[in-house]
Amino acid sequence: MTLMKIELKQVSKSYQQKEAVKHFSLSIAPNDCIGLIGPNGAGKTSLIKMIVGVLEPTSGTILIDGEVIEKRKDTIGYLPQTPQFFSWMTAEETLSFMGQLSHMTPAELVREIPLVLEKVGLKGEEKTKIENFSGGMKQRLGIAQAILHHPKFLVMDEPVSALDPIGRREVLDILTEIKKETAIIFSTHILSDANEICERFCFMKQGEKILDQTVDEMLENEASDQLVITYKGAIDLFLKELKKEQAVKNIVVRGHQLMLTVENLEQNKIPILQQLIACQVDLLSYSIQREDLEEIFFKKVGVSLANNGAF
Ligand SMILES: Nc1ncnc2c1ncn2[C@@H]1O[C@H](COP(=O)(O)OP(=O)(O)OP(=O)(O)O)[C@@H](O)[C@H]1O
Repeated sequence: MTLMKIELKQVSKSYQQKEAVKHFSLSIAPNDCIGLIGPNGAGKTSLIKMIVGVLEPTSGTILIDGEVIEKRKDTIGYLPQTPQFFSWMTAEETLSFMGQLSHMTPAELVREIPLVLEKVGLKGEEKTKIENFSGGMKQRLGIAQAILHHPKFLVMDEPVSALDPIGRREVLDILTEIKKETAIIFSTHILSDANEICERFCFMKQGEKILDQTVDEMLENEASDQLVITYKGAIDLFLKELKKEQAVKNIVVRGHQLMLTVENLEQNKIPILQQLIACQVDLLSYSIQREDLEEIFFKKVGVSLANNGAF
């Protein structure tokens, strides 16, 4: 397979007054599997639509092996956030229709459709009408249409977010296989999903790229130790006091756990724990732990993906 390189150079998108994507640059190598991570409204869908050529950038350029996207659309596979199908068509008819739009020949369709249905776990459903498909089956069919023409680059908008845990597992397993032969970028606001298959993360906030590193680099460069406090009962007073502490750089509340990023932790943990006692927090345990990706995201983007309480 010939290798392909995708370059986004200072790509921006504005809708009337709203600047949804701001000067976004990204270089995607042939073997990359990139998780585009951001909270709701970060600009992920707008960026993805520009990458696949559905939406025109307001400014900036997107090049595939040095050529503009229009000339290379057939090398891209695209799974939109909510793939639309004709409910009266069967799985086979749907793929045939989609394949023709990608200029596949009748012989290619006859050869490839059974293979792709098998790949996404829909063997035996060839003649089933889409109206009888579950959400998970539709998502798998969406992936099937995206990879049917053997794209070199697969772009997916929230491929697993709407699925239940079983459907999510199935789709992640399929993507693990596909990524062996295709560069992938996919958006999600669920970091653990991306972490299963992506080696590289791109964090996005309010249209801007905040961080773009491999997972290993992120854990190496961005993670620091944090103070983890497990408690019972109320902590409102303690939280109020913590917010006044200069050394406390970040606070995340998860259930009955508090994760604190603290400057000079060794030295500053003592006054924090003293404050905790003074505020009569019912302490169950405390420990020092390395931040994980979710916490790095929160620290960098300032928004909790999981809607955990945070200040
Ligand atoms: N067609 C449009 N017209 C006007 N504003 C838009 C349009 N599409 C998106 N926006 C705005 O642009 C911003 C980015 O939206 P976008 O859908 O790209 O973000 P997202 O990260 O994909 O969000 P989500 O995770 O909720 O799907 C949002 O503020 C959104 O309201």
